[in-house]
Amino acid sequence: MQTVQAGSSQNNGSLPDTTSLSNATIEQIYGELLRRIGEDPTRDGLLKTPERMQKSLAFLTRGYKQSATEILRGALFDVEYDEMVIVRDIEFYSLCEHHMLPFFGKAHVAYIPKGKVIGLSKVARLVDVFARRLQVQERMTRQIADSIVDAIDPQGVAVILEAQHLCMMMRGVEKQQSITTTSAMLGAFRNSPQTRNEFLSLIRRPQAL
Ligand SMILES: Nc1nc2c(ncn2[C@@H]2O[C@H](COP(=O)(O)OP(=O)(O)OP(=O)(O)O)[C@@H](O)[C@H]2O)c(=O)[nH]1
Ligand SMILES: [Zn+2]
Repeated sequence: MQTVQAGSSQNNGSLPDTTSLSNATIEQIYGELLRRIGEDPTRDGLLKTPERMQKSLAFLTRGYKQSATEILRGALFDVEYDEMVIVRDIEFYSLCEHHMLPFFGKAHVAYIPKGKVIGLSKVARLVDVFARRLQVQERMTRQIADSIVDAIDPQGVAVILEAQHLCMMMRGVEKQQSITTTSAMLGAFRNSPQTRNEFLSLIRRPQAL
């Protein structure tokens, strides 16, 4: 079993000698991490940092404990409407699975109903369920689209994500202006260029309100 080298006390955030990684708390692991990067986890400013980091990580990855099905339960409505519904400019914050650094931007989500519509706030919540996990942008895009197909079997779904990746900005290639766009076009949005173009032109319009 892998062990982490010792700090002296469990209270100062470092790992005791005999603690194996699998038994260590996340706070202890963060304490050890601080020590390994050359910090002193016992100094005043860092005393509560392992606990703060643990809470922060739990928040940033809370999507693992949520399910799209649960979120949509009770918020699917029978409505006779068969035109496009678009919720655009939904801001999101996620973590890239390669570096665990943030990527963040906007999601644009559209669907054409076939009998059922989704409570509008739930569209934004769906984005967050998948954003608050370790992700690659492409998979997150597809997961949002698939969850809508599963929930209401619409005539079509379109999802576009536009994001900036801090792993490309503050480290690595250090490009500050690049924006990554990913899309998932299903059903009518895939089969009909006219439908797809209508969606694209509506999300490109300057915000009207
Ligand atoms: N396709 C895709 N790639 C991503 C995403 N987030 C981060 N990456 C990329 O994942 C790749 C990991 O490449 P590696 O060569 O293994 O890692 P690295 O040495 O840190 O690479 P650099 O970032 O180029 O320094 C990088 O090219 C990242 O830009 C994402 O959402 N989608
Ligand atoms: Zn990354």
